[in-house]
Amino acid sequence: MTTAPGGASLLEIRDLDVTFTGPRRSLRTPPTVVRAVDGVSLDVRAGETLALVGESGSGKSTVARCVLGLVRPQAGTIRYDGRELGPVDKRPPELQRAVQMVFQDPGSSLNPRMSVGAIIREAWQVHPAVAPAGDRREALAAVLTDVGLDPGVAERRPSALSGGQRQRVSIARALALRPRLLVCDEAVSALDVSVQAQILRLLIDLQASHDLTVLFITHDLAVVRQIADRVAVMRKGELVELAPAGELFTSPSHPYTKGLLAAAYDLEGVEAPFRETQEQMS
Ligand SMILES: Nc1ncnc2c1ncn2[C@@H]1O[C@H](COP(=O)(O)OP(=O)(O)OP(=O)(O)O)[C@@H](O)[C@H]1O
Repeated sequence: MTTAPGGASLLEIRDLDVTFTGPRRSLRTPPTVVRAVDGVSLDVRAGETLALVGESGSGKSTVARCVLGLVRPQAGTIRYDGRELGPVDKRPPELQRAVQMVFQDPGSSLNPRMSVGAIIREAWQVHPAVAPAGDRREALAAVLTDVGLDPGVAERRPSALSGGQRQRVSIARALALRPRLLVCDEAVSALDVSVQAQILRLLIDLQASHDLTVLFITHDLAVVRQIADRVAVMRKGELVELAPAGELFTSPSHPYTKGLLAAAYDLEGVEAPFRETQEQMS
């Protein structure tokens, strides 16, 4: 965790609405409509790690996908460094590059037929100015070293690596484009707890060494505790609480946050300081 930066906003999300329309079950029934994101406004400050938490289905990934330009909101705006972020294919190259994502499952997000080196070089084919052609061998070794991998893994395929190593490759691929904002969607959720801790440590170190701002999506409060400067809590598409991490864990203000904390403590077998609240809610 970095010292909580109180700096300017790098990312400004305002009044974001996303509705998904599902298929009709029959000609007589209306299509199902899901309000995935409902009026969310949120700032991510330069240099901080903001964790976006909430139960499954609360809308966290949809917010992340809007930031990446993969989902088009029905309403609202997203600005990066003061510039409006549209759909990914309409973004100028420098904005596409500046906002990168690390997904949950590197097993499916890394092409199994490509070597690690080819996966990373592919990013530079799209954005050649980041690593001029003559320098790519050194740049590849440097980015792999940055994420704690031996440059020799460039020759190997993702399937020959462990889950933790694969996630390091995903981080290297994002880092290769020198982003300022890294969106991590459940980036450590598929990993064993000990490997999780190593990847979180890596992200914390990279944030400091590469001057990154991180939007970290997770349902896991134990992870939040390790990495977040501030925490935003979503419930049923709405933002219900936003607080510095220390404050949220010691004195959550929203009953839903209290319930989430109580449930997390229960799962870990630790006495739940907020269990009473949870019982009152049920
Ligand atoms: N492409 C889609 N089409 C239809 N509904 C969707 C789509 N993507 C998400 N949803 C619905 O929107 C709601 C929010 O989903 P979202 O994935 O953003 O939540 P989440 O908090 O990230 O949950 P999880 O951690 O399970 O991914 C859910 O009800 C989900 O089923």
